[in-house]
Order: sequence, then C-alpha cells, then structure tokens
Amino acid sequence: MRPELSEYTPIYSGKVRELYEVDDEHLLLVASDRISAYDYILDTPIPDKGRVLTAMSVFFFDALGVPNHLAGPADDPRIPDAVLGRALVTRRLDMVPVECVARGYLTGSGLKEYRANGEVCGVSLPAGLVDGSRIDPPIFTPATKAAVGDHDENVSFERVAEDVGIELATRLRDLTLDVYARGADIARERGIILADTKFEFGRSSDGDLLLADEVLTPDSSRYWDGALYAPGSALPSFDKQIVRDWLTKESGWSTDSGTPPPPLPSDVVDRTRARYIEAYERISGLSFDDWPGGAA
Ligand SMILES: Nc1ncnc(-c2cnn(Cc3cccc(F)c3)c2)c1Cl
Repeated sequence: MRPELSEYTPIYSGKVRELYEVDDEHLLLVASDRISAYDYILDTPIPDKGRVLTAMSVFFFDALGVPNHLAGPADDPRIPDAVLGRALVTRRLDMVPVECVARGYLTGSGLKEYRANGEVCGVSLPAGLVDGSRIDPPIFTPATKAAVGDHDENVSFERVAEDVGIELATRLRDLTLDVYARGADIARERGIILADTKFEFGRSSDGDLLLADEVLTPDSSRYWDGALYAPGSALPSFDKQIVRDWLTKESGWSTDSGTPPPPLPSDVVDRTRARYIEAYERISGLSFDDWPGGAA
C-alpha cells in the first residue's frame, strides 16, 4: 500500500516540478506534465512528460555512474500512486548554490555574451563563431540561481570560487564537464545532440558531493536533432519546437502580445508527447512501455 501524496509536506513548487519532504533525510522530487514555452507555463499539459523526463534522469544517473542523490528505485514503495513514474525519492542534501552549466555548442545566453565581448562567463572563445557553433572542448559557464520568474545570471569561475571556495569550485567545474561530455557522447551516438545542460550538486551529511536534481533532461538541457545539425542555422528544439512553431506560426498568438499563449490542439500535444518518448527510447535503448506508472 503506497502512501498518499498528501502525507508529504510540500517544500518547493517550481515551474514544472514540485519538491516534498518524505522524512528528515529524504525528499520526493516530482516532475509534472506541464511544459513551458517563451517563459510561460502552458495551460495544456503533455501527458507522460513528467514520467519520460524522470526516466531520462534515472537512465543517466545509472549510465554515468556518478555518486548522486537517488535514495531508491523508480518504484520505491514511498512513492504515491498519483505520481508513480514521475517522482523519485532522493537524499536531502545541502545544495550548492551554483547552477553548473556546461556548453558544447554556442547558443542562447552564451551566444549573446559572446557577441557582446568574445567570451562566455570569462572564458574567451575563438573569433567567428555563430549560433550553433561547436565549442570543443565544452566550457563551464556557471550561473547564480535567479529569483522566481527571472533568468539565472551567468558568472565567472572566479566568482564561483569567491562564493564557495576554489577547491569546491574546481570540483564543480571538473564534475560538470566530465558528466556533460560523457552524457553528450551517449546521446550523440544515438543521433541526439545535447548542446548544453545545467546540473545541481549538493553535499550529504557525511560531506560527499553528489549530483542532484534532474540530469540531462530536455528541461535542463538543449536537445537538438543530430540529423538536422549545421552551425549557423537556428537550431530547432527536439522536444519543444512543435509547440513553439504552432504558437508562433499557426495559433495567432505572438510572443510580444503580452497575453498568455492559447491552449494547444490535441495533435500538437500528441506529437510533442511522441518526441519526448522518442528521445528517451533512442538515448536509453529502453522501451518507455516498461517504465512505472502511467494509464491506470
Ligand atoms: N536532493 C536534494 N536535496 C535538497 N534540495 C534539493 C533541491 C532543492 N531545490 N531543488 C530544485 C527542485 C527540484 C525539484 C522540484 C523543485 F520544485 C525544485 C532541488 C534536492 Cl534535489
């Protein structure tokens, strides 16, 4: 008999995720089916998005073999039926207040910084790079966590060292780059480019530095279709482009309308759900049908 979700104390609610307290030492990290686009949380959920992204994190935690915060399997008996398959029991850690970002390709806020001053987070890059250019070897471009609703602020490695000390800053950089490179290699071998990603780390009560939060999911990383990759072209998001294109090209809504996006039509929902499942099955080599939870 699984506990009810109402038995756990909610301690944090993010845009698309929630965090609950299971007991003094454990949390429940819940991924919703909500999807965000253009900084809005859309009214229409994508069925199974939370389960697919949870499955992706578990795959990468296992595949990368990095000490992490997981405290039980995807079907842990402490997970309520209502969130089975889209929730994980984790150790409660003392989170390091640094968004540990690795970039293997230049785009987004990194590209903006590069165009302004030829570097990203204090790391200078070769001249002549364009949107989507490969950054090889990948770079560590940390950020400070923004207030709710705001974007994180990119900071230099030196600033991180000032905040958390040079030893921990160095470990965060090395771990971030190592885990990103290995995860990106696994995905690239299966035709999916992980252009960049954001990790969070925490320290356990016995002082270990553990990989926490979600890992290498489409919400914490940019997923691109390797078959379409060419530097210089606007690179479509593997998982969110269907939604973005419908919103901006077919729905009549516009990003500068100042109004929330309209609900999504069922075909956009269905095709987006299929993209999430396709990404998971291609990267993991596993069938999503075997993942816990889902249609009762
Ligand atoms: N193992 C941990 N120990 C302590 N704190 C955290 C922690 C705090 N915040 N976040 C981000 C987040 C993750 C999910 C749902 C949200 F609403 C927010 C994660 C974790 Cl993962």
